[in-house]
Amino acid sequence: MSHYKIGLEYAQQQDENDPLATFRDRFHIPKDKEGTDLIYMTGNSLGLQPKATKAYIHQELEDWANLGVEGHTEAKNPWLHYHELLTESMSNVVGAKPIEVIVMNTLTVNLHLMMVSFYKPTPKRYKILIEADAFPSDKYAVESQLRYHGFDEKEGVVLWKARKGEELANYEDLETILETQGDEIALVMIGGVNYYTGQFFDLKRITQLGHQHGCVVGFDCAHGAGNVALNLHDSGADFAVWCTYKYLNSGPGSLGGCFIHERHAHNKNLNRFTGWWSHNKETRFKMRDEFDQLAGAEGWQLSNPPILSMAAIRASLDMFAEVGMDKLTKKSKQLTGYFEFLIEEMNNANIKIMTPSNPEERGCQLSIQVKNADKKLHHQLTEAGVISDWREPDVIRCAPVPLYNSFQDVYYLVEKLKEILK
Ligand SMILES: Cc1ncc(COP(=O)(O)O)c(C=O)c1O
Ligand SMILES: Nc1ccccc1C(=O)C[C@H](N)C(=O)O
Repeated sequence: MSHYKIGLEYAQQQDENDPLATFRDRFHIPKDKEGTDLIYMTGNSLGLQPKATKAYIHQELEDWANLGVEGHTEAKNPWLHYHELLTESMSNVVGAKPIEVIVMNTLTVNLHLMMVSFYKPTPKRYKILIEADAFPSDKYAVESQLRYHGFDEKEGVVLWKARKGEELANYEDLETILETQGDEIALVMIGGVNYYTGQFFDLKRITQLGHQHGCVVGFDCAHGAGNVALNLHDSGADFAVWCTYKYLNSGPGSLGGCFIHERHAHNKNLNRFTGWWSHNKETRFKMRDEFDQLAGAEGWQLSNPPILSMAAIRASLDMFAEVGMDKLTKKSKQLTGYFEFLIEEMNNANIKIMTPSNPEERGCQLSIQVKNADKKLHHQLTEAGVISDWREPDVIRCAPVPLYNSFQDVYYLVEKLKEILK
């Protein structure tokens, strides 16, 4: 029996009792023409702006204005070491050790850099396994790596597909693929939380399976970072990459994150593309030294990083440090569980939730399939003040984000959906 209840009063009560409710006020919530808050359900695409972000960026603009180049060492937060201010809180968000984590570049760039180090194809073992509904950028990236190494991308990509008539990938099928083709697969690269179905994969299980068959295992955690407890270190994954503009609320196109497991982070013999920011920090500015590889994930950096973008990430991570992933995921399970309950209460035969019903196998997103619907439904929802996301042919993705979405947001979202489908 579910402990959730229907009706507005219940949603109001849940918001009153929510220990994280006050965080909503610390975000800019987009509004309609009348100034009413929109129901924002697309934190899985672009997270909202923390009100504090402006001050964090302003600090760096001021220091740049007043100090010019001296800001590298004299700014309130000296730019030469700025990225270090992000490492510990980012490590906590993704469940890793600080030595394993670096904020740098953008997501697809980091994925390529990780494949430079970890995709080492041989004539016999060169294939890359991805999930069938991988985000297009990930698919294009692995295909181009295959081509770069002189392999045929059609033959080289192995897809982990859902069974006929099902939407979710099944671990038994992964086992079968690895048992039959494991010795040809160099790399298993899976989206930690699938962007389309919202399925949160068991990273540890996949890593163990891949390793048993001699494959390297990496994850794209774009939809996981700041959304679910990734426990990257314990998963044993070789590497992971993610972005910070979704659940980590750091602004469009902001920098990405990268995890390299401790057992590799000091390995100076791995292939890498390097730049002056991969070089020993102590001697970097002597300029004439022979290259001296910096240890840890920091050693994968190439360039001096964009401070303004890092300032936005710091504003967000300071909030994550204040809340902690435990409290956040606890509320998230409540909120998304409530969302699922209300959808099921609609009792509409045309509606099916694709996302796993087990709270351990999903984050906050629910992907809702609406049979016989088309993009008009999405337009109607938008007209009704709901910002959601439409994926062809018939899926609405909604992600109630525990930091700023309320139980009432979810209540009104479902009320509007009912109204439209009537
Ligand atoms: C799973 C996944 N991979 C890749 C991307 C693309 O990332 P970027 O444009 O930051 O490289 C996204 C989001 O846009 C994503 O969700
Ligand atoms: N970065 C973007 C820029 C423009 C439009 C969308 C995005 C997204 O991030 C989409 C996201 N990956 C998603 O799963 O919807």
